[in-house]
Amino acid sequence: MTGESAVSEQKVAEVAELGSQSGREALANARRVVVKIGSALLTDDGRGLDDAGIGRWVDQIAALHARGVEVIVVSSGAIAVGMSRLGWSARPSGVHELQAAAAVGQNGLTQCYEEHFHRHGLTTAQILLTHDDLSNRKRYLNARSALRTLVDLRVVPVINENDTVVTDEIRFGDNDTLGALVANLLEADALLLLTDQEGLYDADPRHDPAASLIEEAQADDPILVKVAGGGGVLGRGGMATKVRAARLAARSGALTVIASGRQPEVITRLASGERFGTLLLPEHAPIAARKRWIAGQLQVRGTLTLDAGAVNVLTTRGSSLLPVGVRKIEGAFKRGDLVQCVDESGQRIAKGLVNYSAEDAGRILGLPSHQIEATLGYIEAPELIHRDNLIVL
Ligand SMILES: Nc1ncnc2c1ncn2[C@@H]1O[C@H](COP(=O)(O)OP(=O)(O)O)[C@@H](O)[C@H]1O
Ligand SMILES: N[C@@H](CCC(=O)OP(=O)(O)O)C(=O)O
Repeated sequence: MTGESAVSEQKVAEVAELGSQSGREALANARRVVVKIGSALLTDDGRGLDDAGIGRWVDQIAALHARGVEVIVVSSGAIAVGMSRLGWSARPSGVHELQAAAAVGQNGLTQCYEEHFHRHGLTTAQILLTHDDLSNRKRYLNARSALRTLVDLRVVPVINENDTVVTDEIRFGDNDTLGALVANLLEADALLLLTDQEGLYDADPRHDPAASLIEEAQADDPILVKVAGGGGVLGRGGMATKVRAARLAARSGALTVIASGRQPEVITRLASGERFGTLLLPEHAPIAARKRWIAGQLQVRGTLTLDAGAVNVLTTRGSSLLPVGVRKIEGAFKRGDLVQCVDESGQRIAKGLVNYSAEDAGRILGLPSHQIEATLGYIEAPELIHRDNLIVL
């Protein structure tokens, strides 16, 4: 088990080891894997729940499990299954109807996974998360402990977004992001995104029959964002969120594979190093768990506009952000909230946890740190954001 603020030494050693292997070999040696199964696939493109498909994926996961690999499932499909159970042919637009469909459908999903894993003598656990659960540090640590305990107990967690209670403010919105955050949370070695396409193409194959498959790339290659489009009718995020998920997963050193769940023995073959689908590789060693948590947060409470000097020291030296380098403050944030830092043209530079409320930050902006106490009557810290709580984007 790792400490709370840093990636475990063991994980760093594993990632160093991974760097010396090909990505496919590293996949074959993965000890902890998050398998995300998308709506487009699970619901057989809208024809109810693909029970036989789930049965086959579960068989493969059980075989990995028997080899000692820890597998965590992130499964979409609640809304689509709910729609089918309620006899609705079109996805409703109203929030409450979507929530109702998710509540009905999640039952069906859970039951289906439970039955199939039961055939292999494996116990499952249903975990429904909202973005809020992972953005509040205390709840994040709590979720991590619960998941680690389940994995240690050799239970297979089956995770989905808690669609019945989410509102737009606390929504992941797509399960690719959820899968990546779970991979971060558990320091998984690999994230397998199973979908209805063979992988990431250089254009959306639904619209461009000449599109060709990208077999391997660095997760943070900017070209990927350009080629990845939105999703189909059932899926939410399309390839755009899969690419973003791969970048998030890479922050904790996890490899991502995007592959078709309809390939025979897809999980078994990927986990034995076979080459198919799109492999997206982490470029860097994992970053500290706290920074990773910051990187995974989507909701910022405010914006600090930095001058050119501050942008320079943050991006080239990894320095803390001092009030003297801040030009403008927007938003109503409190001490400890997540804020974003932008340059004077509005370009996003960094995100971090701020040491002062918006009101107090506004009073010290542009000042050297030795004037903080005289200005506010107290000093919390000489930095507006300490470098340990700051992540450059
Ligand atoms: N460059 C691309 N390569 C492959 N698929 C793409 C690309 N851009 C957009 N897509 C779309 O992404 C869809 C898969 O995403 P999505 O529908 O969200 O599925 P899932 O539910 O599995 O997450 C594909 O059906 C395809 O139409
Ligand atoms: N949580 C939602 C799924 C969200 C979703 O469709 O995500 P994805 O499969 O990534 O496109 C559900 O269970 O219906």
